Amino acid sequence: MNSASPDTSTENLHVAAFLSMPTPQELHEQLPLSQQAARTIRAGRDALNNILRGEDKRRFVVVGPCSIHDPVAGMEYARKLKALSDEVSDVLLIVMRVYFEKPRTTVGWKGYINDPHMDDSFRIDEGMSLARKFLLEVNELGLPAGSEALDPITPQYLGDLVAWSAIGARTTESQTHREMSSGLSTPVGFKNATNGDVMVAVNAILSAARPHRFLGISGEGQVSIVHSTGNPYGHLVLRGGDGRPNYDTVSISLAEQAMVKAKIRPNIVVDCSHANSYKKPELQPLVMSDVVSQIVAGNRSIVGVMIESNLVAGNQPIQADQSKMIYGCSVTDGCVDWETTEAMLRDAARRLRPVLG
Ligand SMILES: O=C[C@H](O)[C@H](O)COP(=O)(O)O
Ligand SMILES: C=C(OP(=O)(O)O)C(=O)O
Repeated sequence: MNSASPDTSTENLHVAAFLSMPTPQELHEQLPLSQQAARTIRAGRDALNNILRGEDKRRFVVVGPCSIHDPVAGMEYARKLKALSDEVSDVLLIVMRVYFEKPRTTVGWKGYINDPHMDDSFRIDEGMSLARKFLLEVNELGLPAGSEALDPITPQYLGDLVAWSAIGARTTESQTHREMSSGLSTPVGFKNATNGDVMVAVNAILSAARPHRFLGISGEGQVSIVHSTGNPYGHLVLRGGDGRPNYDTVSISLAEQAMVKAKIRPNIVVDCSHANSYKKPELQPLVMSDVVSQIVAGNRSIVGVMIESNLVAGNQPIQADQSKMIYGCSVTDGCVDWETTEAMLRDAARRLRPVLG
């Protein structure tokens, strides 16, 4: 093959380097799926699928930090959540929100995989390994995990440890993410777009339910033509948009109608955070309470809720001297604190018991 001299080259003009990553298989060998974790993941996925099929009357709650940045605080949170999960498991299936990949509106810290040390060293190789270790530990506690699937290569590294996946508001319309979702082993919640458009998520559910052929990598790290079989467990996540919430009864009813018209089972999750609470974490309990009232009043399409929650309320900037940062406090969107989370979940369980029990 003729190769052009550097001054006539037409490719990679804006790429400075290609650094090697371990293959997914190598990382699986270093941090193998334990039997205990596998039990949690299978039980979590089965329970979620039963809820989505209407065979389990409980509702599911994806609750946890906006993003994981400190595994010690993250595991302290996970242990507290596991104890609370056992308390409410008769009516609520608790899935810990374990988000490692952050889609940014412009730029910003892109999460624990991309930059685990939060210092622009971008050790994606270490981040992927640390993320896998964290997911293993959460699952070994008996707590299933939910995560946003953002980078289409990541699921080959971590997908075996995830029970619920989200496609975010910024990527629901992307064909790449719909193709990836068609092959994921988890149920997938598609968020409405940041401008509030729900149809892009309805179209994503339809697309992901179909088989696709697309480019991906195998466990061995070989670029491959992936043959997916289609994901029957796509559902809608309403997160508000364009400065307006969309968890009210009218918005829920319109979303249900759009799904029924598209011949999709109207399974809806309400994200209490993001535009549904104007990114004011202190409003999340109001959203949750309203959603519980709708279920108590007979709504059958709301199958779950999402809460952004951490040990400590609010959020904080990332500082060069990380010893000055607040332990257990978000570095991305603001969260409700642990005490508020307990109150939200206990109140929801108390009100749902008479109707779901
Ligand atoms: O959930 C997290 C954020 O809302 C999302 O990553 C966008 O964040 P940004 O608008 O601060 O970039
Ligand atoms: C980025 C997130 O949400 P959205 O896609 O709804 O903005 C998130 O849940 O972390």
